[in-house]
Amino acid sequence: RSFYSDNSIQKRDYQNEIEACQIYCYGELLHTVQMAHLFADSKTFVDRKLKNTPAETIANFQTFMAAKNNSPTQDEIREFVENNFDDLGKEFVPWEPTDWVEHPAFIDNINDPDLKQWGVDLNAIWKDLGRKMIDDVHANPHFYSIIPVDNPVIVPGGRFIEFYYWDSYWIIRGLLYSQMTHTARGMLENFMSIVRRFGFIPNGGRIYYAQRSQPPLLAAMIKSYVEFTKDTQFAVQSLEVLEHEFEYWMNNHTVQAKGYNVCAYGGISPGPRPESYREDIETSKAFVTDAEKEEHYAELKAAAESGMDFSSRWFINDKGEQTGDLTHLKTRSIVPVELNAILHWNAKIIAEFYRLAGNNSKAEEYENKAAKILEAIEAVHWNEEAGVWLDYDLINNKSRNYFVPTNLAPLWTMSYNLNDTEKISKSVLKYIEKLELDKYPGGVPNTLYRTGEQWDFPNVWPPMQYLLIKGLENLGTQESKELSVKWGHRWVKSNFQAYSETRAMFEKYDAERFGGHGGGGEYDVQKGFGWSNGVIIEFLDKYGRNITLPGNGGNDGGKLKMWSVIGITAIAVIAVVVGRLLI
Ligand SMILES: OC[C@H]1O[C@H](O[C@H]2O[C@H](CO)[C@@H](O)[C@H](O)[C@H]2O)[C@H](O)[C@@H](O)[C@@H]1O
Repeated sequence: RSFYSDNSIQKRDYQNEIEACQIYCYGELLHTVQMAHLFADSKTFVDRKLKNTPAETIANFQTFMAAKNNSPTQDEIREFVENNFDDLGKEFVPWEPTDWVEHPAFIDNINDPDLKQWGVDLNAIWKDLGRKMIDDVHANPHFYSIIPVDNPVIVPGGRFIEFYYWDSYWIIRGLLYSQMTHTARGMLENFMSIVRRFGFIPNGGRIYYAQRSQPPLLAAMIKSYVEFTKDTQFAVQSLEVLEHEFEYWMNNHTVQAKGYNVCAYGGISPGPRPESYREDIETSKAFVTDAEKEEHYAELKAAAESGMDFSSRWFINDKGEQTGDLTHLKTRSIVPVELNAILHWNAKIIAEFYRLAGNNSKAEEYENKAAKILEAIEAVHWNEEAGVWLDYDLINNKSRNYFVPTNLAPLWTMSYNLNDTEKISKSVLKYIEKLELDKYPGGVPNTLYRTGEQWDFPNVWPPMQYLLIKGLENLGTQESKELSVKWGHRWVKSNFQAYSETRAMFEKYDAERFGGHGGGGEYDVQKGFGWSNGVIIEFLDKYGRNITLPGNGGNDGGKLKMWSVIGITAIAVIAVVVGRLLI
């Protein structure tokens, strides 16, 4: 079909051009099936393959609706779905990565025997998370919601059986540490082909995700690949695509704050999220007019584009505060620290790759773009009073002084003036101390508010722990490096505790419980899990020589102390009781 062989960039109206979209992205059929609540998880329906062409399916649907007087029962809709849709997962064949090795070098960097075995187990999970598309997906894409790509991918796991954009950053780094450079390269080439086809990278590998993106980390993925492989040729080859993606963000996500051009998350399609259709209709009931409902859908999609779906981070209530619920989502009116920091990083990487290509004028052009973004980050996000970077509220024209790990994103992307390192280090460490971010046994929570949403307290997310730990390490002062190592060790130990109890890696964890997994939000906690494994593999490589688990001769600070106190108290109580009995 022409869409998939069309190389033009910056396509905007592709949902109407992708034939399968009339089934999977919008329309009466999608509405009828999703509102019938046939599946516990709304994503199940939009991932099922068609048995007939989209046009035939629509014709069947119209005949079906006419026969049922436009009000079929739930059982009749179920029967329609079974007659017209195949099972889940029809687009893939089992695939074991060809470059998988049993004993990658990072395992040799781990001293503790239990952690070493865990490293071996995690490396083996890549084989479960690999997906290769069948040839029919390329020949007949209109039968599927999956976006065809040439090379196999590593998926997050659980309900997420397709690639996800920002997850792939941590997955690809994990693959590189596992010596699976070929698989990593294949995923990068897929993304490059997707930018050529779509003009940007969708949220995930399904056409119903193709009207929003996720935090733009492709440049950082390619930089990671080039650092591992020294393949500077690939860096140079990627420039055209990286420039396109950068321009896409600049042209489609720019807003004005304090007189500066900055970027915010957005979304460009009408209607509820197809994969969470019923849930979005449900929350939209709080609004009266169709226009208000559409605004709400756009806010939900913008939050999904941020990757933090959902969180009080995106709530603005009537008082300009973050308490509320999904009806208070105002994602598009909040300028997010990490998005601008990541775009600054993109501009720096593109400039660096242009230098490698020997194109100094283009390198300077991107250095200037990076400098402009940095200026905006300092003016809009840095908050002297709070001593950290903060999101900016465009409705009330003020900083949002609420904790999110992304408040420290500029440390990760090195988006600050390096001459200010000492000052920033003092200030940021004071902020961490003031908020007592170090007190949580299971890691730093995503926010300090408990709302039941999955990107709120007490959930702890692997990519955010990574951002904090890497950011503090990059900052490079004695104190920041010490805290980075402390949090790095704790993250490894706490994930290991969860793994040893459940034999599973989770997409999110629990700040309040050492070894506890997360929950909340609109779907059950998922296991697998791509970014969790990627982060731990990198940390095992980095810290593995210095971590020994308590049972293997190491000590576990807090826990050991707690057990000593309990032990001594128990002995004292027994002594008193025995003493009394003897008297
Ligand atoms: O179906 C609900 C939402 O699920 C995805 O979001 C969550 O999982 C992604 C994959 O791990 C992750 O990238 C994202 O940060 C998570 O919140 C999906 O990305 C959303 O668009 C979707 O609405």
